[in-house]
Amino acid sequence: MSRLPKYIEADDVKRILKMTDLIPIIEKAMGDFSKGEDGGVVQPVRSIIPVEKHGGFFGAMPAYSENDAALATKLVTFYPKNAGTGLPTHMAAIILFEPSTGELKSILDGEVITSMRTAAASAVATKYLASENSKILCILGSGEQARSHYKSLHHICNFEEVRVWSPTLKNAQAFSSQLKSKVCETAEEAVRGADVIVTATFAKQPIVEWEWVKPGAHINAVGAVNIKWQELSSELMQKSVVHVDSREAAMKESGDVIISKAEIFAEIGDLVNGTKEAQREKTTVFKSLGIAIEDAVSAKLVYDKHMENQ
Ligand SMILES: NC(=O)C1=CN([C@@H]2O[C@H](COP(=O)(O)OP(=O)(O)OC[C@H]3O[C@@H](n4cnc5c(N)ncnc54)[C@H](OP(=O)(O)O)[C@@H]3O)[C@@H](O)[C@H]2O)C=CC1
Ligand SMILES: O=C([O-])C1=[NH+]CCC1
Repeated sequence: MSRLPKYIEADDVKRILKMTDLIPIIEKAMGDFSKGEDGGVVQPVRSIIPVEKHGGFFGAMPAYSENDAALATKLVTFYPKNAGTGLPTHMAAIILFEPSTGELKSILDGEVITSMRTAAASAVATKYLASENSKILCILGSGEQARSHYKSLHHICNFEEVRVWSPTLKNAQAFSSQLKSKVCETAEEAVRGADVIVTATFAKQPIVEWEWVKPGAHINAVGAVNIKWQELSSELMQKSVVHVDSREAAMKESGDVIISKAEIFAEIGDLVNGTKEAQREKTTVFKSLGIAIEDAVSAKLVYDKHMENQ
């Protein structure tokens, strides 16, 4: 290699990436992904290997979008045990290439992109699936994803009340002191009566029950990214209309889907493409796992904007 590639660090990604730009780009990418080859997207289910000795996971997530000229791979680690140590639980780098030549263009910090693109994907799901009159947002978890979802979902709904619950009370209080919200003592208290619910936790056992959920509510279930883990009870999954980002990935990675044996109604991209009708009046779940194409198009957006200003 004749020169070092440009490294775009977290602070620059944070400065450049705006939710208002990101949400439509993620919406289009989810739609293209669900068109299969017709959408010009090539993306295998990611490889995740356990780093058993240290309780961590390492994932490789390659993707190519012909329409967006984005060719990239994200390398991501997630170490639940990092919680409380000062290190983030998720760390990532995205390596971006030029699709026409194969040249390495840039390496970007992947933490901010992971946080924001996941919240943008939930915003897209919420746009199609939440009641148009949604007033109460419930967030379970108070970490990185909880914060980014608070921000992204305010682009979709005019919430009058936000509730937060997290197992460590002081973490919920810290969230609430920075982002206007009410701390709840139990998950049940936070969930009952909410119109939109976000689960963004490292729970391995269900933390939300069917009978707590308001009929017609929409749930963005972001955690439990493992075949053995669940955030939502099997009854809740079975009785809701279930959506995913990738059917193939959900059948391989999602405990919420696999353990409950719930039927998957659609990918969010099917709603974007109009090939499945959104059932807004029913209780709906978006079981999000995170797909590589979201990272690739986000990284391309950041890179292009960064280069415009050089
Ligand atoms: N779908 C996707 O695309 C992506 C999904 N994720 C997943 O989202 C989830 C949240 O990630 P992130 O916000 O970055 O992580 P953080 O480490 O920042 O936050 C994790 C949160 O989970 C809570 N928590 C930990 N253990 C439990 C438990 N047993 N029951 C209930 N809550 C628990 C913590 O609560 P407290 O602090 O109060 O102890 C904390 O609020 C993870 O599962 C992660 O893997 C992440 C990236 C992308
Ligand atoms: O899509 C993603 O980057 C991840 N999903 C779960 C952990 C990291």
